[in-house]
Amino acid sequence: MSKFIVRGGNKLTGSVKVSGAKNSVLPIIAASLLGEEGVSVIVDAPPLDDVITISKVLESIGAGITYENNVMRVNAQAISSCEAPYEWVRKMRASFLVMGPLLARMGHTRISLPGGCAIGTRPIDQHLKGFEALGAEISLGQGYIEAKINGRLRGAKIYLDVASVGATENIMMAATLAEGTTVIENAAKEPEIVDLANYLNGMGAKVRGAGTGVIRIEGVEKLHGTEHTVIPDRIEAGTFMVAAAITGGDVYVEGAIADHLAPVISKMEEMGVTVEPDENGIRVTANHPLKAVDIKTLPYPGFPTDMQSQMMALLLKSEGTSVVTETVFENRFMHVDEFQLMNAEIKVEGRSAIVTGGANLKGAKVCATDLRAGAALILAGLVSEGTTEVSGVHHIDRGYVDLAEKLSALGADIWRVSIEEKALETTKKKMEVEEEVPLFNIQPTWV
Ligand SMILES: CC(=O)N[C@H]1[C@@H](OP(=O)(O)OP(=O)(O)OC[C@H]2O[C@@H](n3ccc(=O)[nH]c3=O)[C@H](O)[C@@H]2O)O[C@H](CO)[C@@H](O)[C@@H]1O
Ligand SMILES: C=C(OP(=O)(O)O)C(=O)O
Repeated sequence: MSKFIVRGGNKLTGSVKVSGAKNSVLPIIAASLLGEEGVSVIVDAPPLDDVITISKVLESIGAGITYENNVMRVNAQAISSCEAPYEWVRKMRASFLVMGPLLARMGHTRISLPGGCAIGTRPIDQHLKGFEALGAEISLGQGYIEAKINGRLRGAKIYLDVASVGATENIMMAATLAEGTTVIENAAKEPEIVDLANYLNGMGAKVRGAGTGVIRIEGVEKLHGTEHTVIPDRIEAGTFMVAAAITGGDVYVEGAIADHLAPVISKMEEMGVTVEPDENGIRVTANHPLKAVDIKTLPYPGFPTDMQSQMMALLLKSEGTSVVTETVFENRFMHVDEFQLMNAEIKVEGRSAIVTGGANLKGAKVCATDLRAGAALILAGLVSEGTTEVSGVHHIDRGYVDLAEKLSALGADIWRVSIEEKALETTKKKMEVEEEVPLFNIQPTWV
């Protein structure tokens, strides 16, 4: 168990490189199961806990995986099982993304029900509606979902009631091997959908229209391995952009794609942040005070829910009152209680949070209640008086590669300690007081 320790007050400057996108690489690894011939090579696969989890799911199904220097090789030629057990799906909801590929490839699949998670109930009805339309017979029992087909999946027209990212991906993957054409209407338009479609097409699939609301998939007989480079993580990039802005710094976010971040850039510019994209990344500079703005999360190309908590941290340091409205997930304001421990003034009214700017944030012991909440607390810690301790680090490890190291290289006073080290530090500090001899200087664990 670890904690991040942040001492506020430093302006961030320099350049930081964005890793491959978590939300692209997870469906792409799942899609590798469709490769009946050859090996898939996935470049820029970020070393995240979620990536390890999905690899374990694939290995448990019989795929061969190697992972070195951020390059993952998946050999799914001889997969033998069609089951994703509870132990992995419980760890990460995105494990459910193996259902579409397994159904298409094996004609049968049994996956543990993903259940809800901290940010919302997150039903899977749209995934199942899609599989049923493609001809699968679905049954539920003992915490598992089973899907079977007689022969081959059949192309169909599927209208999604909500433009779900996961359902669009799962159905798109299943439909690549269906007989005939599938049309997904009200499809999600996120850049990660386009990345997955490009990967599938590299495997020999025929997917058109990804990135628009209507995706057409013409089924093929067989898919093969391919080589693909994962797009940069727009949420990690956005998090570093906020880190630059909140500290009044000057940071070049290398690899960030401005087009993927349009709503984040617009809101930051409205606040008075200077954002200068070029072909290799985005430079962010800010002079305080910044202006308060209202934010409403929406499916892409709207403002991403995965950037809501980080922007709330920035709004706490702006001048005026902002209203942040979360429309994607019903319970994504858990960071508010933690911000309040840091002296923030925020009131939640239904799906909106009223944020009072100009906060004099103070370091506190806080807990990352989910992945992005954890990032937001670290951002707030960068501009808080004193020291902030962020626990619940396992959430942050799901989606950020070397977050403390990257921030530290930009000049932040942040490091990670294991709880055991922390206990040791406390003991030594106590001894220091008793003996009046400086004994111990805690070091970051990566040194
Ligand atoms: C691994 C991954 O890519 N995760 C992202 C993905 O999650 P995920 O794919 O789970 O998110 P969805 O787009 O499916 O969910 C959006 C909304 O649709 C609802 N819904 C979804 C499916 C369904 O069958 N029925 C239904 O009602 C959900 O409860 C939620 O309220 O998109 C989210 C929304 O941008 C992001 O926050 C997550 O980071
Ligand atoms: C909610 C997120 O991810 P997941 O869908 O994997 O839980 C996220 O990346 O912020």
